[in-house]
Amino acid sequence: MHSLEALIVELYDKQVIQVGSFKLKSGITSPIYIDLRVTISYPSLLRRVVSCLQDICRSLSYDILCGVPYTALPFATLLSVENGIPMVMRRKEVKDYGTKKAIEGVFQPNQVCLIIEDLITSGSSVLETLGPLVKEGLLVKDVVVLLDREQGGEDNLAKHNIRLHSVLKMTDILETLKHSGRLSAEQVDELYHYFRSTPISSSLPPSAIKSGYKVHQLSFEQRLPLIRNKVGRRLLEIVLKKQSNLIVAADVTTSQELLSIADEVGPQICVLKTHADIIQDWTDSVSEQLVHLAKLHHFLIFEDRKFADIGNTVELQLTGGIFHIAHWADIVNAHIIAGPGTIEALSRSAEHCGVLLLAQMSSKGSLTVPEYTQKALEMAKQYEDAVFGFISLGCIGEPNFLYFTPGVHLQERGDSLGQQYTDPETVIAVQGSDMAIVGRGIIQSSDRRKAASTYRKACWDAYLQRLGDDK
Ligand SMILES: O=c1ccn([C@@H]2O[C@H](COP(=O)(O)O)[C@@H](O)[C@H]2O)c(=O)[nH]1
Repeated sequence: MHSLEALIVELYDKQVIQVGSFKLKSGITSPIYIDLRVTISYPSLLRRVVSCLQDICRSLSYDILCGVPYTALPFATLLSVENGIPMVMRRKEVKDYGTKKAIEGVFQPNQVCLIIEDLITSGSSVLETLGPLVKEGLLVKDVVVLLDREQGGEDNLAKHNIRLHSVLKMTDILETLKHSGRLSAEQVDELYHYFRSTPISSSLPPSAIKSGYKVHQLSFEQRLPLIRNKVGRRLLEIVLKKQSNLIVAADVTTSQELLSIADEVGPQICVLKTHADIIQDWTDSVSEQLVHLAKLHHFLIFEDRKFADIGNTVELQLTGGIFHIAHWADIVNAHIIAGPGTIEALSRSAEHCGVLLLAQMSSKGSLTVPEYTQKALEMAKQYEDAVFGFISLGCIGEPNFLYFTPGVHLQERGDSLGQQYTDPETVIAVQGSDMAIVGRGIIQSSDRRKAASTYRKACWDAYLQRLGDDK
């Protein structure tokens, strides 16, 4: 038997390759699953795998190796040790203490880095590793994998000018398992049918790699249990049920208009964002009617009060005055400028309220420099029971927080007072934000229902575009 065929049969016999029904990271069910983590339990098999990778690496020129975490790390380590070529490692989670590095190891900008991966489906895991390497100035031209599932990975890497080299292709595996009698011809036909009918084409657009934002490809289902605040979890339940990550900013000045917007766009949105202090005829009855509409159409209410004072004042602003925000708002937000007292006050007095921190702003000349954004992240971590997300221009942190981006418009690029607009696809698929906040793009439309439906679809499609494959 040819050595690659023998390798495939061994992988099958050692249950690295399994046939059945398996859920992939993308949520898609696959009738075949390949778990190359198992190879670390069989040193001779591991050596064989690495020697096959080595045959390809020999033909390439590079200065440094990087294994995609976690499965490919032992492969890259063995290649590094056997060939005396240094290795770097991408952290899956960047720590908020110590050196806070995304890439561990010693390297120089402009060194050529060869990425080693165990298997590739659409290529999203490789692209997640590519981003931080490129950001550090490393050049990536080639990726070597043991197995190409032939589901779009090669084309998606090519869009980033990266060549894919694979030891095995899914076709080799299916043919060998048939010829060796491990699978029947009918089983193999069914598997071919699956691969023909389930193309996985999702990939991060090249701009996502360069945008500098973290673009998480975990689904909202996967992130739901990571969110500590219960309003944040409730929001994700609504998002998933309505397939809507659209928030409408109802910036109007009369209660009648506010309530009619809530009723018109309610079915399309996950959250209605209010500025109670711009409503000229606010009474408790307005909030009661809003809450009624929120229950009817199944959305949350976010009062965009942007608290920014010392804790004691914030407590009074939240609970008192003529607005009694704490009685009806599900979500409020705060600047971090006054320090943690602001958030402490919100977390104490808003038992049923989730908090968002303003980490970045959409307006021209905003003073939210990277250090400021970082401070917002640090503060959120201290108050994770209350804080479940950020107002930001994209994804700026870990998937246990949600990212809400204002300044979203399908046609305009800005207004005369410094607002800057980005389109939903860029905000969600490229910059990795989760929720798009749309004001005038919808409320100034002559048909708000239709506009809300158009934006809902654009935002949800962008979220689906962002979701990748993997294993
Ligand atoms: O950085 C920020 C923070 C908040 N906003 C608010 O979002 C809406 C945007 O309305 P558009 O009509 O879509 O411009 C508005 O309520 C702002 O107060 C923001 O725009 N930027």
